[in-house]
Amino acid sequence: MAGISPFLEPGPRTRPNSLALAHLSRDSIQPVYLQEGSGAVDGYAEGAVINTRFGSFPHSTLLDKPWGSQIRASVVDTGSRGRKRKLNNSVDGEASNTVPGTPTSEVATTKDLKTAPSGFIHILPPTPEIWTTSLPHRTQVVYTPDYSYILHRIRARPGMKIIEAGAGSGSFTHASARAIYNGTPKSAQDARGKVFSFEFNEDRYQKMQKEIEDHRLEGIVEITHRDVYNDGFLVNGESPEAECVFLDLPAPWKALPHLSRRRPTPSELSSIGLDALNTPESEWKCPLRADRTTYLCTFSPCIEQVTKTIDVMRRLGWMEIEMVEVAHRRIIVSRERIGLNLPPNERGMNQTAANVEEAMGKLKEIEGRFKKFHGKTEDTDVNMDDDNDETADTKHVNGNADSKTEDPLSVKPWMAGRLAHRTEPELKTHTSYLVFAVLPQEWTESQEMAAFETWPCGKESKVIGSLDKEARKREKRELLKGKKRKKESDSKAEGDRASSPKKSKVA
Ligand SMILES: C[S@@+](CC[C@H](N)C(=O)[O-])C[C@H]1O[C@@H](n2cnc3c(N)ncnc32)[C@H](O)[C@@H]1O
Repeated sequence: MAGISPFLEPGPRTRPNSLALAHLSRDSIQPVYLQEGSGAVDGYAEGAVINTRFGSFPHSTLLDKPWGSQIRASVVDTGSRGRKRKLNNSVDGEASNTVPGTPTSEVATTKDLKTAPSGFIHILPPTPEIWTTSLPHRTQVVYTPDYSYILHRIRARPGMKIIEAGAGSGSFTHASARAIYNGTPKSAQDARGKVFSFEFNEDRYQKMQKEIEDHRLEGIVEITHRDVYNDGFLVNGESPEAECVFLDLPAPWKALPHLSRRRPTPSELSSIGLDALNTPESEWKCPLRADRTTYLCTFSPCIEQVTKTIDVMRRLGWMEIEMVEVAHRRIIVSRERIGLNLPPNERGMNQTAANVEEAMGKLKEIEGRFKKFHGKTEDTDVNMDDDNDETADTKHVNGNADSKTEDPLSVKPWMAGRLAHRTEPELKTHTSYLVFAVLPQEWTESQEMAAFETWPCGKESKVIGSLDKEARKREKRELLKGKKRKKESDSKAEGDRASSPKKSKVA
């Protein structure tokens, strides 16, 4: 499939042979590769059809639509599918029509399709965020709250090169591909942003490879089938020259020796409890860009993995090590109306007393009714009073919540009630510990010489300022004394000049 990935440049409308996301409900999104019909598909005269709990949607109704469009369900002939196969298999060679009068080779055009009485979906462009919620799960995935923070911290931006291991279900892969995308490379030498992804499980690797092709991400994502603990991160023997690294592996510390600037020695490795590297000394190359600082993140679900990773990071020269846990919560903000006289069973209505007065009024009302019911009245006056009280209180209750707090006529329905917020109870997020670290750029003798030429140290003609406090005080005193002396000599010279003409006058 040629063309630019719909994840990167979706264009204004849906296109054939491209991925689109059918949004059924907030928690249900179905990926669909839109096909242009040229014959009956799977027994449907309408061509390819997606069947959902909201109805059937022939692809022809989804094509060339502005992204975000609402699509009404269509009436499709689901009943004739089995019949069609039967007819196909019939020996007498009778024409096998799925819909009476419609040959299988013909697809019902959008015009012919009848809109179903109910049911609709929205058609959305693929984005890494929606893909994460709809992708086929092959492993535990990195969710949006985590990967957006990770990509920001590892400084992934257009034109960067990222190493990612393992690829798993490709959730992080899609997000990082969008982050580094700065155009599709025209040739192998065309240096653009790229994701170098590694996956060790054969089946997941194959599926990822297929997904990259289907999503037209070739050239932007390169996946390699590799056990990175043993074989490192070189691609076809060459360094990816990466500036950012993300490791979502069960034992990230085992991959760290392959991300060093120089090859760790066997004794260094054994001191950190790792095996000797497979790569021979002569073939060793650093997979990181030499003239840039490398930003790394590891993603681990348990603290034991974190401590082990940090221990190895420290020994291998990683700096600014920091652990973060993203505790993402969605806060739902709504208006809540409180009062005893509010309509029951309505959203946003809380049928409890709004204040003490309302609660007291309600209690009196109940007590009055109670007394009446049991006929315990000794004094009719009291009863009368109670009844009167009740009426008054009921009025009070009825008027209270709305009259005191808000006037139902003047307050807009969406502004009525108290503003309340609560956190969403069910949230898809895989809480893991994120460890960030930085590996400084390589520093060679020639770089040191070049820096020395620009900023020559030790060749200064005089010392500017002093670090020593006493010396600074002395310098200041000298400076003040100098200024004082100059002032004195200036005023003396002034005095001399003033006195000399007087003398001449006298003379
Ligand atoms: C939790 S999943 C990664 C999920 C991925 N980050 C995502 O967002 O979809 C971890 C993956 O690492 C892979 N893996 C484990 N050990 C590996 C190794 N030594 N080399 C390469 N991949 C490895 C596993 O096969 C698995 O697919």
